[in-house]
Amino acid sequence: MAVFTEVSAAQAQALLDHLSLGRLTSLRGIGAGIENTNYFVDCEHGHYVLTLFERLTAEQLPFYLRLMQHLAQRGIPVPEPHADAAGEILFEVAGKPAAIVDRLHGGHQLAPDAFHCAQVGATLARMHLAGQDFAMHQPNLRGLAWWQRVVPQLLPFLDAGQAGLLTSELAYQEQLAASARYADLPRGPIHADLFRDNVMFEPGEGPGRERLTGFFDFYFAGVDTWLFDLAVCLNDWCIDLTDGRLIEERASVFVAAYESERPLSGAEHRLLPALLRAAALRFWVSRLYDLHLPREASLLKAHDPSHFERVLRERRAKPWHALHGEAAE
Ligand SMILES: Nc1ncnc2c1ncn2[C@@H]1O[C@H](COP(=O)(O)OP(=O)(O)O)[C@@H](O)[C@H]1O
Ligand SMILES: N[C@@H](CCOP(=O)(O)O)C(=O)O
Repeated sequence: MAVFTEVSAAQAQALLDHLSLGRLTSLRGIGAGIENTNYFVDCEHGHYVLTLFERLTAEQLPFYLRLMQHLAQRGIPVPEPHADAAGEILFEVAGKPAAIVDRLHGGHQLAPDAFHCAQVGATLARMHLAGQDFAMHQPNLRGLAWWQRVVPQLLPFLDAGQAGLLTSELAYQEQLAASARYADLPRGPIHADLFRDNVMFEPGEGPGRERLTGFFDFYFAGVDTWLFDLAVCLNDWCIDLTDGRLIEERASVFVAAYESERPLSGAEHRLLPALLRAAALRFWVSRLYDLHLPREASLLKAHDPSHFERVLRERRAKPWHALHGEAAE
């Protein structure tokens, strides 16, 4: 149950009054989620999600919330934080930083096919383009600098084969990050965690034809290469979850849909296999970290790290190019 902090109807109503959203008609805690307290809030003026941030501080939150606002105002389907008369979007509820955002319709698609992947791919590219003029800056806090800091702390928990893999992949990524071809990759605000459970679909016209209604959970967002964001998606949306194998047909559809909105450069095509490895490393490291070095009083339920170890081994053994021929290395 992911209601870590109880919110009373009176507390919710006080926020609704401040935002001129009318009378509260329903307040329901949301069971899913592992980081924050979430409630569905229905009121006279609409349907919203109230989030109380259990980990992120009031200093860190403006980047995420303003990014969501920026994207929503440019037509990207993401929950828009609701502002008060002064334009504020971050409030305090039950002693925690809190925001109220639009509720997306529908549910997750945990068994996606090419049709779902095409929608996510195209929307991802549109989101990247819409974020280009976002003025705030925060690096990807789960990027190379973080891997360099935590990998030494993780090595004692691993067997020799795993430690060798982790060390050699980190060295490969350090070399890549220092290269001119990497420096030339286009970048901007990225979601950085756009897994199947962070996208909503609702039933559409015709059987099985669901429509994407939005991306949410932007709380790992940061400025990084757009290609890294694409690689994170391919490693989740386009794989066989049992063995980490990339399903090439689905991945090709995903990339083609992305390119229908923003064609990849030759350099991006060439570096995709390296970034698929980076994206696998990122989640292997974070899952190892959450398992072996949980933060004090952590609310996190650790995910299985061995999944991303398998994904990383697969990407190293079988580099995948969306394009074959001259663009491939
Ligand atoms: N804007 C939203 N619209 C609709 N449902 C949402 C929205 N935000 C969160 N949810 C629901 O709440 C659940 C938990 O949210 P999530 O952001 O994954 O929590 P956590 O940050 O704790 O992991 C999601 O799986 C989803 O069902
Ligand atoms: N997608 C990450 C975990 C991030 O947690 P979230 O529930 O906030 O998306 C992983 O699978 O390791």
